[in-house]
Amino acid sequence: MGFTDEVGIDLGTANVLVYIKGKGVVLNEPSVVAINRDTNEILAVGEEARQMLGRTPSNIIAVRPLRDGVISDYDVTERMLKYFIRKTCGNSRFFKPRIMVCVPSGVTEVEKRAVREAATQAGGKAVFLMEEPVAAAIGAGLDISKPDGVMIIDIGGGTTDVAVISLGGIVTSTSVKVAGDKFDEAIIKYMRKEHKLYIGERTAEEMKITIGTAYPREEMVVKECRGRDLVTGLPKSIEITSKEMMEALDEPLQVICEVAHGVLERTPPELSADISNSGIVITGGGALLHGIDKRIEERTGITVRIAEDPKSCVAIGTGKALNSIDAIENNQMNKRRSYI
Ligand SMILES: Nc1ncnc2c1ncn2[C@@H]1O[C@H](COP(=O)(O)OP(=O)(O)OP(=O)(O)O)[C@@H](O)[C@H]1O
Repeated sequence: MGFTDEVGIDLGTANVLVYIKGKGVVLNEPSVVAINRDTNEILAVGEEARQMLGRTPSNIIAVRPLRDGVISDYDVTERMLKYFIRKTCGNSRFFKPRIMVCVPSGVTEVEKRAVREAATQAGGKAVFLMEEPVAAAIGAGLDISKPDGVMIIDIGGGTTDVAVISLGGIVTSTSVKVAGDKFDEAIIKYMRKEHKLYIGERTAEEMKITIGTAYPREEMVVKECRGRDLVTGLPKSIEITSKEMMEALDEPLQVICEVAHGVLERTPPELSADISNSGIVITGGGALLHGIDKRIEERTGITVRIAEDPKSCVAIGTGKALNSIDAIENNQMNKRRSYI
């Protein structure tokens, strides 16, 4: 792959996306790394490593170094980031791109420094970090530069970020560690409790994507779910309905709706009025859960729109933000608000 000068990276807890100016999203891989425990050597990164999750022999571990919206394994995150940057931007000593990285909202100062260092070591000439909701809003095509309030809900793997943005900066926001991963956990818990069936994370995610729902479906769908019978200890498969999935997902969905409601309650009235006119936009992989727009609409009374290509919004917004970085850097107010 050729070299480039502007790169946007969505360093997500579930997926890493790399956006290159003029080319679009060039990489979209799970944030998973497989490591040899004995030698500490990296065996696989991304999709190849994800296939190994829950299926590794004792000397190999497949880890998700960013979990629950924070960097749980600092060293592995650094190595993973470097791997993805080199894979997409080439490995030149002479050419150094400007890199904007969007980090999960829960990361600490120390972790931010680690991300900056990793991106610099991987070849970044200048490395900037960016807040997730701002990137999501830009990527969803919203004009955040005007004095009008826009509301964005980004439902990722580890965190849901709810924010009201105006004049390029966040006015009110909340980040909660309830998103796609918690949906999967809720399905695992439900299957264990209601059907005495023990299922893995990947099966739970598949159930969520295929028959999961946040709002009653017009037509009920059914899917076979395979796991281990907790009573006999043997493999078992049972048919599960979308109605059951809605019951299983109820608790985390309620949390997300309450957080959205809470942000609206804290929003200045002028901006509230803008939002009730323009609606709420949802991004992130979680926005693809069937009926989640209707569920949020029901709780807030505000129209909800799913962004086009919701999984890519943060990466696209991160890359696009680089275009306007010089202008933004001159504007102290925005610099303070949007960049970390
Ligand atoms: N069609 C779908 N229906 C429901 N959930 C989905 C669908 N497709 C993807 N997801 C879920 O979206 C989540 C990943 O979303 P995304 O890639 O936006 O997260 P991320 O940016 O890596 O996470 P974070 O924002 O927390 O750092 C996963 O939990 C995945 O299971």
